[in-house]
Amino acid sequence: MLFHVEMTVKLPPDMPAEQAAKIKATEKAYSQDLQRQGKWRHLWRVAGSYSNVSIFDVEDNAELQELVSNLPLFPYMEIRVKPLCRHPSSVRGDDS
Ligand SMILES: O=C(O)CC1=CCC(=O)O1
Repeated sequence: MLFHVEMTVKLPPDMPAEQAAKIKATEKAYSQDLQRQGKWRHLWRVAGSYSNVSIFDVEDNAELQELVSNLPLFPYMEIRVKPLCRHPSSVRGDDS
C-alpha cells in the first residue's frame, strides 16, 4: 500500500543544538535504512520549509503507524497521511 506522508518538523526553540543534531543524525540513519529496504520510496523537501513529502510503500496502516511512530523526530513532528491508489489515466506501467 502506498501512502503520501507530509511531515513538518517543529523542534522546541530551546532544544540544545547538540541534542538536535543527534536526533537529526539518528533520523537520517533510520530513514536511509527504510529507503534501502524500499519501504520509504520517496523523500522530498518542501522548498522553503522544514517539511518533507514522502511516499511509503508498506503492507498496511499498522506497518505505516509502526514505522512513522518510531521516527526519532516523531515527538517533534506534525504528520499528515493520505492513502494512495493508482490513477486510471496514469501512463506508467507501474507506480514508480
Ligand atoms: O528533515 C526532515 O524533513 C525530517 C526527516 C525525515 C527523514 C530525515 O532524514 O529527516
